[in-house]
Amino acid sequence: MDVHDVTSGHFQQLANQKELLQQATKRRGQRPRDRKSREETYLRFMMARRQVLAKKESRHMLHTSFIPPAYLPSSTSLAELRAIFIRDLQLEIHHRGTYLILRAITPPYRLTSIVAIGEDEMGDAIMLQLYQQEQENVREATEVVDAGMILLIKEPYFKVTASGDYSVRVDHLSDIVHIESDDLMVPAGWRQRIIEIDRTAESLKLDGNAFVKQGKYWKAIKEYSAALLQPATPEEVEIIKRNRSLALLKTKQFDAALSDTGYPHFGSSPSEKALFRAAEALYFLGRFSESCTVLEDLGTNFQGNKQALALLARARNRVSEQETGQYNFNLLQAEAKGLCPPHIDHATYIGPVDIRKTVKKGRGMFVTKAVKAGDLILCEKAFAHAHVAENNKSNSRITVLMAIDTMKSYLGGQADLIRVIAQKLYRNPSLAPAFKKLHHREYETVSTSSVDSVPIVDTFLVERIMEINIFGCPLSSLDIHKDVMYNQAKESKKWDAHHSCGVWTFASYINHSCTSNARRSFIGDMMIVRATQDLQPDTEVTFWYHSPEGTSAKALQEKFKNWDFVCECDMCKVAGTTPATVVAQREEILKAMKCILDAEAGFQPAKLQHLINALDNTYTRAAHDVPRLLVWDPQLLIARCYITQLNPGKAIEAVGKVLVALGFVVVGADASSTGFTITKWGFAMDHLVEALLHARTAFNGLGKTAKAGQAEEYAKTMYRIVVGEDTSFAATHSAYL
Ligand SMILES: C[S@@+](CC[C@H](N)C(=O)[O-])C[C@H]1O[C@@H](n2cnc3c(N)ncnc32)[C@H](O)[C@@H]1O
Repeated sequence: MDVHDVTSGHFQQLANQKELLQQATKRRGQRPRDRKSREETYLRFMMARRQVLAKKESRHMLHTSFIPPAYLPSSTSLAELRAIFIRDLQLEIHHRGTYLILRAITPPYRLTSIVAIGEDEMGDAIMLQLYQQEQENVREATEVVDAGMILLIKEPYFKVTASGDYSVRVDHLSDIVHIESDDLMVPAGWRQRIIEIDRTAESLKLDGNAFVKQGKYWKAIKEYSAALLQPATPEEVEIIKRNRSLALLKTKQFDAALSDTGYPHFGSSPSEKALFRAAEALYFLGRFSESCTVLEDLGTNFQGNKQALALLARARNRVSEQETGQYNFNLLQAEAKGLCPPHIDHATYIGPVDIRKTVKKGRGMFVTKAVKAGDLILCEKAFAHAHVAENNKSNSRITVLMAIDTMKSYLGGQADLIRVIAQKLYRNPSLAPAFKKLHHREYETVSTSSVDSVPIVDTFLVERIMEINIFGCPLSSLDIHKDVMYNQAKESKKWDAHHSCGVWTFASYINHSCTSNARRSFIGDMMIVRATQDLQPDTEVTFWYHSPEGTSAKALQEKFKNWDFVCECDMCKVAGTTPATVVAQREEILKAMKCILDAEAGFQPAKLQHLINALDNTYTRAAHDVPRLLVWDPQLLIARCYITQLNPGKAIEAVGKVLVALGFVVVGADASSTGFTITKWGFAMDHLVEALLHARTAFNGLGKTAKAGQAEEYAKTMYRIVVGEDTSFAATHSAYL
């Protein structure tokens, strides 16, 4: 969403790739005559593999890869597909209605995809590129494809690669089927002839157990699944499934793990392990209250299970967070700091909002009851989050993915996220509806969600949804705030939006407005959305996709092109109609201000104020309708200056002007006995915390302690809005307090 648009940096590469694709498209339908022999294909691959493995030591590997034009995943049952062979494959064609069985003749290597060579029954060989597979630390490439393994590719896509070779490219996880060597689909010549007499359900289960002990969960699942195909008693089946559920949990296949426990029907004498694993699966699927119910049952039947009690306590905390929006924010901050990736274990709270249709912006989020500035609207756990450490980018291979269709490129975390989401949906189809409902323009995917009991995941749908709904995010808005406040920077340099990013499926319904009434902040992978103004029931909630601060109106509208809209808020409308002469006049005034500020002897506040007043006079609409973003910053310098000069009267006047410039309406920002009140909130900014703390100091200087207390309360509210919480307020601002 607000990730950097990196298209321009890779434009040339994208253009080259597009050109290559156009050349390849001219060969569409051809059966290449220069396809290499099995031996040559093998030798060339092994040489390339050696080179890739040798480079592995280099920490900063940049992998560039291209997302081809979108094509649909196979949604046809295997029974309805017919076999095809490598020699029948036509270039740039998706061979609908067919399947290709390949036996790997090489070990794999990894680039952005997992690559290996496969042969078919006719003895021909071809390169196989498998995309969106887990990273090596999660699942070794050799568990996906390795010499001797047999893979069935549904409706194969045969293409010319960037280097001019030929390959079968698989983008959809559901288009690959692993086939056991004794399966009847396997060519007779490859089929395992010797019937292993000891491959009983029991022996396979024991093999599975041994793999679990070694932490080889994918292998264990394979053994347990094979065991379940052998004759076994209902009791044996139950035990094998229960064991498999553990391996499924470890590989984050929570839907399947839950199903293996028998949930919700555990039988007349439920097993302690089955109950516990069901509760764990429910917990990780975010079904916390169901998890509690199962754990309470477990506690009744099996007392003293410490693990179960600990999980119950966690699940109850999650339910409380979900229901009340009360979080231990100190804990959240500490957890996010201590974890890499910062995926913290907390639940989503959805405040008083619902999703409705808007007139011009598709769906939007609306408050259902009155909300005050600073109130929590959402505290949402990321659906998916990809983290690249801010201070150490080498924790991830840097991947650049370029989509030829949309001419968009994804860098680092953004590129990782496509894989992370595709995997999550494939492993846990029950979580797919919330993601698939998100806005994705006109892209039409297949109507079925599973075939042959396998979930269908359309990688291109994932990419289209991500393109619109991804948010770049810092590890902690608190760090950004501290940086802005104590380095007195206008913007934090720590914000490098394409490092970390995520998708938050609920927050994704929030539309943009430059004059927004909510603001998001982050603690690890939790997004916190708070109201920045008092909102009446039925008000649409909006936040910035890009802050209008420090960006020209034209540049801002340019950024919104990524989302296909033109912002029509009052600020944009006014910016669009401001005469060029006025824009030039403002630039002249800003230049004059810079001269004053650059003067070595320090600046004269009165002179600067004179220029600020001139700048103010170039605006025609009232600031509370259309905030004056050029004015607040120099005005804050003046406030700081008067605070240092111990001139509280002038300081509070300057703070009042900062607030007014940002669209606030305030009463009592002076030495009078009228209470200090914000009657309308304006732009929410980190620096307003400082401004309001200066107000507090100034009021104290004037002996107005009640007004000082109110200013501090407002500073705390603004802090809560920009940081997400206010439990760290005193520690952060001890210098001011
Ligand atoms: C993250 S989605 C927001 C939810 C979306 N409106 C929906 O129906 O799912 C972003 C998309 O919402 C629409 N949108 C957001 N802000 C808008 C605005 N200020 N004006 C017009 N359309 C907007 C654009 O279509 C944009 O691509």
